[in-house]
Amino acid sequence: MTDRPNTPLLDQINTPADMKRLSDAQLSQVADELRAETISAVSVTGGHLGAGLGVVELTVALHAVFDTPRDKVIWDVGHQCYPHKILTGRRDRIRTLRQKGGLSGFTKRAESPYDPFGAAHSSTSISAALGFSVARDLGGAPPEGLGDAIAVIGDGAMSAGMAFEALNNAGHLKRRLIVILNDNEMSIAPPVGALSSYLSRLYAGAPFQEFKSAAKGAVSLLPPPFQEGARRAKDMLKHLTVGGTMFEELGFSYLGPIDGHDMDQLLPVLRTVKERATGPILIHAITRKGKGYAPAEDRADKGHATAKFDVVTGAQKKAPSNAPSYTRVFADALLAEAAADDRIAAVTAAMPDGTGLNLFAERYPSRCFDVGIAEQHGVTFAAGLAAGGLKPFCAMYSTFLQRGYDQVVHDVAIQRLPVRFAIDRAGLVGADGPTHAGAFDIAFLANLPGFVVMAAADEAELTHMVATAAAYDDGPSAFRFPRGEGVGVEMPERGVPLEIGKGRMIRQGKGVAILSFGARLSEVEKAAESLAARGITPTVADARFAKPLDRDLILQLAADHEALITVEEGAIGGFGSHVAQLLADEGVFDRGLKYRSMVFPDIFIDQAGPADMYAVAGMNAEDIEAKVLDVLGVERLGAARG
Ligand SMILES: Cc1ncc(C[n+]2csc(CCOP(=O)(O)OP(=O)(O)O)c2C)c(N)n1
Ligand SMILES: CC(=O)[C@@H](O)[C@H](O)COP(=O)(O)O
Ligand SMILES: [Mg+2]
Repeated sequence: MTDRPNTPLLDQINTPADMKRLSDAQLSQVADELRAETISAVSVTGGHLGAGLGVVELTVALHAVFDTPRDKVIWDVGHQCYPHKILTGRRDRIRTLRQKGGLSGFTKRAESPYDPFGAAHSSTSISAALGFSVARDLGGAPPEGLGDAIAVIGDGAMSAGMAFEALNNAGHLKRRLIVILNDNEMSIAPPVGALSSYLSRLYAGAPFQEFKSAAKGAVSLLPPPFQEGARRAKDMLKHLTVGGTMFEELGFSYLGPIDGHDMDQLLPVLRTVKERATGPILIHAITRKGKGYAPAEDRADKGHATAKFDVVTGAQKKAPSNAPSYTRVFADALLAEAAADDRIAAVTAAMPDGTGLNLFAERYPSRCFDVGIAEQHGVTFAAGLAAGGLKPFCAMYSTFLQRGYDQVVHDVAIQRLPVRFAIDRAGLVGADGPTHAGAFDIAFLANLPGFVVMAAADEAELTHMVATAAAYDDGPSAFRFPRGEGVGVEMPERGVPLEIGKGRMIRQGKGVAILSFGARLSEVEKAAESLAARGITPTVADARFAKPLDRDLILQLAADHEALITVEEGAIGGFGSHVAQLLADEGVFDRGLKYRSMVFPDIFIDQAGPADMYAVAGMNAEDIEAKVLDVLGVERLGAARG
């Protein structure tokens, strides 16, 4: 049981309007209570903790100063939005975060008018806020109109190309737009890159206490008490850097750095900006990820994401695992390949731990590249490595690879460059919900000429696919695997390259054939076991490849069976569509084959446990069993009894 914290002031806040009557001292107290409530809530749900704790004061100050929801606060990524949800009418549901039927772990327009823009992928906030600013100026959302647009973006997210595209456009359009750079010197891992070093230099030489008197130009921006020279205000003025930053060169006013945990700095600065800003302005706030909760602050990832935990000790409550994670299996297999081939290199876009490349970086630091949150660049950089004669493995989550799609097409596929895409988090991922589902990669890769597209049915298969990709040098290749643990199969010593475009037979049966592509195979096998008890013995095969298809296997299955069912963990337009195209081209349907393709339904599936999400998708063992019965025209047991 987790005790709820004592939160007398927070208890009085149902919406941000309730904060308008509070004094600055009371707002500081609200921040303390909000922090305690956030920790308590995440201790029972798990989720993204560190980022939210780092913006508690900022969240309170923004809602106290601005008039949300008329003013639009747009949280970049949205993983730091739990305190915002607590203050914006969702406190009663905050302990349902990321659960089935509960609150999303990110901002979501459908959830609240206080979430003006949904997110979960990074670096979209400035573009969206600029859109709101222009819509406001052009009279959007009558009759009440729109207010200010405020993007809150982290230092990690700021490293992405998209953020710079937005700064570039905003500096040109010169609309009133507020960007708050929430700089905690952390991404998920410590941030890398020249921008990160630049941001550090902006304040490293001049900590808040000892700023040089460079603030003259900002005096007019500050409210009267500041101009009158209150001691604290004077200190702050001395600390403000004005002129000469990269942001100013891009057309923004730059205000900062300020201490993003000090309400006595945040409140006056935000009030002043609200009152006086004309064009685009960037406020540089320095914060600490995990702020105020030692177990988070002390962790290497600053409590970025956590399982449920004990509030007092910080100890996480993780279920024991029975098999290695797919990510770990990938990392080990890649290390084995890299030991034998020094041309193998690896690329991650700010996800070294999530992709397992942290292990590669430890062993082969000179061959491992964390490019920051920069999937587009990461893909083309890998293409360059391949063109230069290396064997790059570009390790990305399926969902984040979406951002680099043109690069996959234009820079990799058209040039037939042998970039190996290691696609983690393929399929439905659970608590992160629809924004993070790896739903589309089969469709968007298998339609590219010359691509080899594989999916691992289990962790041993993954090892073989890593070896296959390492050996295959004739063009681009990809192998996909799900989030979480493998199925516990026996592991080979080392991966053995597979024959390109060849599947494997799992069990020979009759009547109906199920052709699985990827990790649904274990569910297919469960369905086959259950069907066997009723005297139905499906043939089961593992396609291994969506491209090139194993034509011989597929046509043989079609010839030998009354019905063929394909199963894959992906959206419409993927493996099943390619099989259907082959069958159509070969005239197999003309000869009467019954064909079904089990893919994700044409909806975005809300967060829940993976099994529940697959239940919604209709792709668990019982659904596969039902599909077999349906295609064979056999009544279900329950229905027959009824
Ligand atoms: C396009 C994209 N790539 C990768 C991620 C994974 N990701 C989520 S949060 C995060 C780090 C963000 O760092 P920062 O913006 O500094 O926010 P902080 O967590 O430090 O508050 C990353 C890499 C993502 N959400 N979107
Ligand atoms: C917010 C974000 O995009 C990441 O933190 C993501 O939630 C990580 O997912 P995994 O837990 O699957 O690594
Ligand atoms: Mg950060």
